[in-house]
Amino acid sequence: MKKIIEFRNVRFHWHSKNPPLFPSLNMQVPEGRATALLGPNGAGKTTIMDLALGWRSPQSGEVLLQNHPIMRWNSKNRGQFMALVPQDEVVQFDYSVLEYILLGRVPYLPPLGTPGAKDEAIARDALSEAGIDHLVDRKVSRLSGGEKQLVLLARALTQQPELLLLDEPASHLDLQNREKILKILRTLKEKGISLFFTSHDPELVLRLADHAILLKNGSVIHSGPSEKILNEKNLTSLYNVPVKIRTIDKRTVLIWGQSPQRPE
Ligand SMILES: Nc1ncnc2c1ncn2[C@@H]1O[C@H](COP(=O)(O)OP(=O)(O)OP(=O)(O)O)[C@@H](O)[C@H]1O
Repeated sequence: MKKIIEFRNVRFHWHSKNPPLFPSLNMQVPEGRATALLGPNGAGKTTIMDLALGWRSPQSGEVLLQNHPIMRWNSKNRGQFMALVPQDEVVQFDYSVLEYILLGRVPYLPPLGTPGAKDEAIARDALSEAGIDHLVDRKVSRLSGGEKQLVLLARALTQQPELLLLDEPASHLDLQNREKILKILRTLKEKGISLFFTSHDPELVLRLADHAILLKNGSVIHSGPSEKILNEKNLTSLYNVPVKIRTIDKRTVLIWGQSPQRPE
């Protein structure tokens, strides 16, 4: 298995007086696959994304991108190689959707350079890929949560990354848009782009991931091919709630929580 991201004995704390979030985290994300990172709220999934992007540094240990320490990558190469679809983002200026998406071209521009016709064509293609051409002239600050999530995806596609990180990519999306994002992400995977995503949506995970990493109490408790890892026992212990896996209409679905009591 060729790895695209590796965490080696990563120790990370937010405040030195508190116990570390990760005392010694070891984790590998395979290249060319879709890898899901699962864990309860507060387990540290977003922090792992930040560390993988080189936006935060561990107190000790190493984060490697394609076997090279992330901190040795220059920001331009890193920006061309990997992109993030965040859960949400505060937008500082009154950008139109097109202007905002063009920010994805920054790693390809010379210092103080402005995007040209080719960059705009790439941005418009990304808008179409995300199915949001109609939003092109809208103000980002006035979009709905779901519309903005698709815009963040389009911006990441404009970066033309080899590795796409996604933090809860479907959290604001309705059922139709969930189907759409699933299709887009599968197509990216078929093109050989590595995906690393967090999700609390078991359906999305089961239908997209071929590799899974389960995170709890500061360490990886299970990691491997998703069909092996995503079983009732592991998911029950991950979330501390009974989980059952069933097949309905040839689809694998998760049922969680206690069954309702039958009335006497
Ligand atoms: N900037 C920060 N300063 C201090 N603590 C932080 C900061 N950001 C996150 N934390 C803490 O680090 C822990 C992990 O947070 P993180 O957002 O990585 O979890 P998560 O697994 O992504 O959670 P969720 O599923 O709820 O999105 C949490 O306890 C959180 O409160």
